[in-house]
Amino acid sequence: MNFDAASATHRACSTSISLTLHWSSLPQNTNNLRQLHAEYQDMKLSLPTRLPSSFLKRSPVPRQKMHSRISSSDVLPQVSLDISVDERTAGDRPEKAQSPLLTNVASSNKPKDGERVGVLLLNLGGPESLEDVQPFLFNLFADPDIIRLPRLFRFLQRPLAQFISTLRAPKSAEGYAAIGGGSPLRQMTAEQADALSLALKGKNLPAKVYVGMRYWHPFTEEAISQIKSDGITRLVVLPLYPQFSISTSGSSLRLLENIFREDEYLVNMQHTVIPSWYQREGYVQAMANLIEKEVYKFEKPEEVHIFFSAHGVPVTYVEDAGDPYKAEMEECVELIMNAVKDRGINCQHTLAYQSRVGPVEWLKPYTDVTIRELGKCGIKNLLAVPVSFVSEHIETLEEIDMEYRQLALESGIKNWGRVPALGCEPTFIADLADAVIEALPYVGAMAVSNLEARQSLVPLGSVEELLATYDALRRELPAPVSLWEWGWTKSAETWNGRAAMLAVLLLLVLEVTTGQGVLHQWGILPPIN
Ligand SMILES: C=CC1=C(C)c2cc3[nH]c(cc4nc(cc5[nH]c(cc1n2)c(C)c5CCC(=O)O)C(CCC(=O)O)=C4C)c(C)c3C=C
Ligand SMILES: [Fe+2]
Repeated sequence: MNFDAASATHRACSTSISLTLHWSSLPQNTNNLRQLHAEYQDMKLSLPTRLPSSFLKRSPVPRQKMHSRISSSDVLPQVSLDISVDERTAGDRPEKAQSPLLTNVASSNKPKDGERVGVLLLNLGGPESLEDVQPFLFNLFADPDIIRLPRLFRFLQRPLAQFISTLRAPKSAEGYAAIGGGSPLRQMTAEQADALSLALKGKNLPAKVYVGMRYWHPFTEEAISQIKSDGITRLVVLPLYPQFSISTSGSSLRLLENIFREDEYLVNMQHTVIPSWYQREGYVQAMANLIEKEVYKFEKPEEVHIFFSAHGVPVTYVEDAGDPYKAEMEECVELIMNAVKDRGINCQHTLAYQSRVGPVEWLKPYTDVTIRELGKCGIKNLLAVPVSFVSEHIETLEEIDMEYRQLALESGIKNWGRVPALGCEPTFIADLADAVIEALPYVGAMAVSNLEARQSLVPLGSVEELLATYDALRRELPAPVSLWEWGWTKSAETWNGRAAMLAVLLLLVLEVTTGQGVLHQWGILPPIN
């Protein structure tokens, strides 16, 4: 590494020192970066930790390995490293309760001439009409972060997705029909993007905000081609999931990683990722605002049981693949409840997981089981809080508002309420804008992390380093989908599902090896010559 000390410029201001380093060549190996990091330590300048605490505590990747993966950025072209270094000491915590209105772009972070800042919001996407349901489900099940097949069977990913989506479509379509014939996600996310753009402008940061959906329009690829044609030079990637999961933010980031890797413009575009933000004060306060409002709609607010319902994931994601989702969810609920209690509301609360699909075990306790138990325990007032998503969608409008409400009333609960999704709640949008502004100094910063250092308000990382933390080993995850739904008990259903899955895999193998069968007849698989 030829680090030119003379080119280092120090800009001191009241709160931070910004250090600009220029490399005349790429770091050739990880030791160089470690050496650079050690130099920072010697200078008693602490780099902010760029990963959430849950990654550091629970990552299945040994720290040493994580370091070297993070540091091996030789895929990057020649870079200029721009790192803002906070002058607070390593033990300091960043101030927590900052008024959203106080955050403004520091002059050193303002876009310079010719620079264009973009924000890419990542989301799941949803079918806009009933005809969209099957192709939407196909995209979802074709995602290896939703069904990760053993290496030997990877070629079956798309035929299997076709098969499962075709079988599941009628049931899903019923749900979408019940909420007006399509998902409101596109509309709501577009509104959030507009509101964020306005909030950023109000904080002196002109930035264009893009929406990239994982499984439906506007697809991530569409957003990326717009970003390119707009000539964006600095990009902040912000998944609209408060907590990180392999199946949501992880999947979107993997897609981005692939797109970035293959595109010269994007490889050169500086970017940073905000992987999760459930711990941000603004988000937590915004959730507490909504809960407070709904609690006081009950006749006896003190008797309300606050029931957090999060979207589930299969347990193997957490236990085998190191998904931080469960840990982040539990921490998130604790933070929200602390904020609720600070307002003098001393209600009991429970966290449960909904929307399980298929033959494998999902995170427990399950929402339906828990509602029945709460009913049995004599709870009469229940307030449901959807906590894993910031827009209304099929799981809130159909599953919670219709199915779980009905179940609650049948279980003896007399009064039911539901907290709306955050949508464009002003505290929330202002906080997202702050998250973007706080992320700006790290855009383009090379992946040098002081993993032991204090938490930053916005845990940041590049796409590669984030992905490397959870699945260095790329463990195979069992398919979390059920193909059939016969069976009289949950356990029978589980075993039926597993047997069915095995049978389908065998049929597919036979079909692919012999060249004969339904998929060939439908033209899903090409004929064998
Ligand atoms: C944090 C949120 C979500 C996690 C985690 C998640 C994991 C996950 N989902 C499926 C399967 C399906 N999800 C579906 C819809 C859907 N999922 C989320 C969020 C999370 N999913 C949302 C917001 C939506 C609704 C989008 C909309 O259209 O409004 C569906 C389709 C609907 C249905 O048929 O039930 C499926 C299927 C898996 C397998 C999974 C983890 C592995
Ligand atoms: Fe889902």
